[in-house]
Amino acid sequence: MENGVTNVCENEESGTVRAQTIDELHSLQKKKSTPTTPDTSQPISAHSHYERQQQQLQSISASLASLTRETGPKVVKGDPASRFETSSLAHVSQHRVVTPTIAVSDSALKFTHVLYNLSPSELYEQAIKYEKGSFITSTGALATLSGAKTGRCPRDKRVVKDELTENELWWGKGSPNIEMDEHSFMVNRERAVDYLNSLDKVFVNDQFLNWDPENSIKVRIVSARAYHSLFMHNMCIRPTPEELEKFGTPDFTIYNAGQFPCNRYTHYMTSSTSIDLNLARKEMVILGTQYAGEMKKGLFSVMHYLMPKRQILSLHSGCNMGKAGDVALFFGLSGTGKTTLSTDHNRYLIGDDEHCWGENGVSNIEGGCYAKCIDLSREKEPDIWNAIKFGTVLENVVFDEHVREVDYTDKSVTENTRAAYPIEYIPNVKLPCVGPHPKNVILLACDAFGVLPPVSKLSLSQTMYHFISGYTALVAGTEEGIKEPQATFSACFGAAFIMLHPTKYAAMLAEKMQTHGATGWLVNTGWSGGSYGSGSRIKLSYTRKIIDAIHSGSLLNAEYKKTEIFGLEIPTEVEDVPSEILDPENTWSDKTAYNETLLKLATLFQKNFETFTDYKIGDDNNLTEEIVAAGPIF
Ligand SMILES: Nc1ncnc2c1ncn2[C@@H]1O[C@H](COP(=O)(O)OP(=O)(O)O)[C@@H](O)[C@H]1O
Ligand SMILES: C=C(OP(=O)(O)O)C(=O)O
Ligand SMILES: [Ca+2]
Ligand SMILES: [Mn+2]
Repeated sequence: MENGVTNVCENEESGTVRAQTIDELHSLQKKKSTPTTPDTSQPISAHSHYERQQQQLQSISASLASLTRETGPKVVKGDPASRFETSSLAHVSQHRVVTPTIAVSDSALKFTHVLYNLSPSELYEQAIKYEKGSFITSTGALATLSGAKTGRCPRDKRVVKDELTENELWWGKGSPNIEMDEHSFMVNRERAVDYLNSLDKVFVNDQFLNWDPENSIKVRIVSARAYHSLFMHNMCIRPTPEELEKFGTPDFTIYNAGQFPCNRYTHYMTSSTSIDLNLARKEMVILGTQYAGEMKKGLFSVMHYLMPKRQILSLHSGCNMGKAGDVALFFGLSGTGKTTLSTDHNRYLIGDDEHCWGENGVSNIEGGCYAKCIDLSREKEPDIWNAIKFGTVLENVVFDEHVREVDYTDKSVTENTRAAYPIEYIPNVKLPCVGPHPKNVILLACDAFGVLPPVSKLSLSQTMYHFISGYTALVAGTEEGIKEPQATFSACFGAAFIMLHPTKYAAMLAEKMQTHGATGWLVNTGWSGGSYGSGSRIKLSYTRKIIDAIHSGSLLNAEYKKTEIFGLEIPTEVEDVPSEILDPENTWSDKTAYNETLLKLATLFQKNFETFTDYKIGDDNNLTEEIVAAGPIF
């Protein structure tokens, strides 16, 4: 360089590549990675390593086995498009079913290539190469489309009713569990497995759920899209290489054949979409929807069944912890603020959506967050904004075709745009994602009627009343002409995911809140100064101040007054929040309209609660009576 001469080809050693052929050059680029390292507790031997590979492939072959034909598929690891990788990893495995062999079919001659627990980088490459609509955005996130479905399809969710589940689960009016029989499940399972085996390759994720090590569940997700594999990589707990080595047989398996429809000639099918849960077989089948949230929320349903059996309460809530170790839960239906408010720069994030409350405290079920992105702004939600980087899946967003900058205000594809990122993308995450018993239980309602106070302190029976009611009212999208808010009541703030009767979860929550002295709060993150159309949404900065006052304990001892009809205790002052908004009546210019709307909402609450008054909550009849009395009175 000194003489202005560049050092290109200056000497043999640094200037020439150490390869004789192009293939050899390419083989030099990739170094053997750790995920296949042997169990450290045992001496390293090529033989045991090979055996473990075989066991793993056999387990995958068993998962993908057709139950009506000769055997499981011939499973081979690696991308069929990559000659080099396939030949080096060609441990073929076939799962033998003990039933007599029928006849060899073409499907039995074929190989199923498995892309097993790929890294985000590998999944990016797969998505970009093979999945239309996959792009890298300017911040490095993977933008993708979920296809025709951009939200969950609760009406297409089926649960197998057998001798066990018939008595155990909640069926009938209000229940999310729409029945199907074992046979129809098997028809759909076979359809999904056949579809997956017909593909060039499938993705397999082996991961965990629940950060409480004593109650964690091993899950396997078999899917057809890199998008689905990356989504679950982000959302479930990622195993270490050592944990993966010892993974063994999964406790639960999802077959996601979302691009392929179900068959309407199959009994119980009412559309081309079917999400089928079989608790006895520990399997879920997805047909006719590629919306990735079905997998996340499907597994949540499974936890809502398994955990209460162990006296652990499963919660559709966000959760965070203060510097002093004070834990808060944030319950609420979709869009009410669980993710936004649990992601708080001054507190440790435990999780944004699904938790367990057991003997030792709380634990997150997931390993990632799933944030709404519509109108996302760097100023209002900096931590979520910064989490949208390499590795994050961005669903259904619109971006500039050249610079690939995302326009978060654009609803062209859907209003339900989403970002799925590993939880450690939030800087102040609490790892492992567990915490002590909650001190505050915050019920979020986005009240588009604009009559619920921004914050109320609840008695235990009021907490139960509002928990069982599970109210929110949103405006149905942005369609023209929709002026009326749509009231939704969803028991336990997650009726779509619960498996047992709501009162079972409510009784557990009451017992835990009582034992650990937690305080209940109702926070309206919705409208103020009128209903949707005339009023406006409560400023996020005000809601954050209210939440701060709950966390700090200052609101617990504030001065309160009781509201009419709902009988809610509302504070007269909250630091840095204008006092006049604390009583919604003050914010409405038309007092008659306010009273009419309040009465209307109270009537909706009362009507919704009718179905629950026949049930006993806990061992004590008194509690049931108190809960019923904690609703609106007029
Ligand atoms: N006052 C408020 N409190 C909470 N969220 C608000 C408020 N005003 C607007 N929002 C917006 O509402 C949405 C809440 O969604 P999110 O936190 O993802 O809900 P969830 O996790 O419960 O589904 C976010 O887009 C957030 O920016
Ligand atoms: C993924 C979901 O969660 P939430 O909207 O509560 O964040 C959902 O309900 O589909
Ligand atoms: Ca959320
Ligand atoms: Mn949620």
